[in-house]
Amino acid sequence: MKTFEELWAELGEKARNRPEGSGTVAALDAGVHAIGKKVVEEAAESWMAAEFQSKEEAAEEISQLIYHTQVLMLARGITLEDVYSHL
Ligand SMILES: N=c1c2ncn([C@@H]3O[C@H](COP(=O)(O)OP(=O)(O)OP(=O)(O)O)[C@@H](O)[C@H]3O)c2ncn1[C@@H]1O[C@H](COP(=O)(O)O)[C@@H](O)[C@H]1O
Repeated sequence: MKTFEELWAELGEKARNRPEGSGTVAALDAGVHAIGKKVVEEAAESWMAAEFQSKEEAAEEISQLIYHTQVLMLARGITLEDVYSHL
């Protein structure tokens, strides 16, 4: 288990060091358009799971939405502070 901030730190490290086999590195190389499509896909799956599936399945879809949202932030150089300043 990891927190939002722990995942953010891990993904930032992957983006900097570009380890072999990292899905995050592959997603960043695919670019904002491809990452954006994953964000929309996971948002739709989160909605459907919340409406029609179990709480656990919904939580899993939401975790994937958070992951792809963080990758999108990294791809655009958006920091946690940039986002938090709007909350
Ligand atoms: N939390 C996640 C995470 N959530 C979702 N995903 C990605 O999102 C996909 C889920 O999307 P789908 O359910 O649509 O599955 P899919 O259709 O098979 O996926 P695609 O074929 O569309 O890629 C997974 O296959 C992963 O590629 C994640 N990929 C990585 N992480 C974590 O990110 C960290 C870094 O990962 P790497 O960069 O791969 O080392 C690790 O701690 C991982 O646990």
